Amino acid sequence: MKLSGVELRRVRMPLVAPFRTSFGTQAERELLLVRAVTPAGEGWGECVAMEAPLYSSEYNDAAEHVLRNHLIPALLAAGDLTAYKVTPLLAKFKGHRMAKAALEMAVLDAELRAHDRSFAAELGSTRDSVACGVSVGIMDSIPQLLDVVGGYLDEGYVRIKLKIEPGWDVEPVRQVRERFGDDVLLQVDANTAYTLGDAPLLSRLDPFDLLLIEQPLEEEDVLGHAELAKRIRTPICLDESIVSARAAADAIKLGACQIVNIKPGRVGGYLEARRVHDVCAAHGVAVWCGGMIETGLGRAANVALASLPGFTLPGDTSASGRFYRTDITEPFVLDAGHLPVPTGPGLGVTPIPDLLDEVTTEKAWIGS
Ligand SMILES: O=C(O)CCC(=O)N[C@@H](C(=O)O)c1ccccc1
Repeated sequence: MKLSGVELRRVRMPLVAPFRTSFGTQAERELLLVRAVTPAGEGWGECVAMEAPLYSSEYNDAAEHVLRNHLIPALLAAGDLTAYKVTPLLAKFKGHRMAKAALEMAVLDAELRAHDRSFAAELGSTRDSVACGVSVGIMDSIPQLLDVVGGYLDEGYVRIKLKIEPGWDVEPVRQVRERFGDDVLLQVDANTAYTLGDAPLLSRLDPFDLLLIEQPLEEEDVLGHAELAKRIRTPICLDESIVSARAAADAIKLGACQIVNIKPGRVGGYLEARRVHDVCAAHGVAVWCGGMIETGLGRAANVALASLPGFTLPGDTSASGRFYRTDITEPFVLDAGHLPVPTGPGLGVTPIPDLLDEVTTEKAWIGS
C-alpha cells in the first residue's frame, strides 16, 4: 500500500495521581501519537518516549523531529509499503527505536484494518484475555503504600510491582509481605538505581520470595547484572538493557537475566517485540509485557502482545483507570484481574475524536 501521509499529534493527559519512580515523578503523560493515512485506510501508533530523556535517551521533541525530518519522508518515498518493510527501510537511521516503533505500529494498524485482521491474530495470540499486574510508584510513606497496594488487590490485580530506589526498598517490601501475606505475586523495579556494590543490600530482598527484581543496575552494565545474579537469589529481569532480540540473546547467554520485560517501543516495534519473545522462548526464559503509561491505543497493542504463549508472567497491562480518569479510547476495564484481548481489525480500538481533541496540544501533517 502507498503511504499518503502521516499526522503527528502531541497529547497531554493528566494522571489520576503522581507516579514516582527512581528517575522522577510524573503528574501527566505527554506523548506523541502517529496517524498513518493510506488509500486503504488509516492506522494509529503511539510513541512511548517521555517528555525528557530520563528512562532512555529518547524524548518526545526528538521523536517528533526524527519522524518529521527523517523517518516519515523515508516511508513516503518508499512506494509500495507494508509494515514488515518499515524496519528495513528505517535501518539506515541509528537508534530512535521508540519513534520507529510508533510509525511501524501505525502502518501495521492501517494494513491490518484493511485486511480485517487483528494485532492478536498477526502476532500469534493464543489467549483471549491476559492476567494483569500493576505498577506501584514510590510513595511518601509506608502506610500510604499499604493503602494503595490494598486498593489494587481489591480491584483484582494478580501481581504487584513496587518501584524501589536506595532508601525505599527492603522495608516497603517487608511491610507489604507482612500485611498481604506470602501468596501475593510481588516484584520490584529499580530502574537502574543501584550498583554492583549494593549486592549485599539487594540480597536482603531474597527472603521475600519476589518473582523478580527488575533492572537493578544501569542499562549498559550487562556483565554487572551477570555478576549480581551470582550474589542474590531473587531472579533478575531486564528492561532498559533489552533493546532488541539480539540484546536479549546476549544477556541471556551471559547470565545477566532469567526473565525479560518486553516493551515494544523500547525494542523498535511490535514485530521486533515478537522476535524478542521468540528468542526468550527458545532459551526457556519467561517474558512479560512492560508498560509505559500508554493510552488505550498502546494498551490495546500491548494486551494483544501479552497474549502470546511465552508471556507467562502478568504484565504491566493495567486497566485504563490505573493512570487515566478518561482514556482517549473506550477504557480497558479489569475483569477478574484480566483484560480481554481486542479482536477487532488492527488495534481493535480507535481514538474517540472529541476526547482526543480535548487532550491534543498540537498537530502536524507530513505528506502529500
Ligand atoms: O503500567 C504502566 O503502564 C507503567 C508501568 C511502569 O512502571 N512503567 C515505568 C517503567 O519503569 O517500567 C515507566 C513508565 C513511563 C515511562 C518510563 C518507564
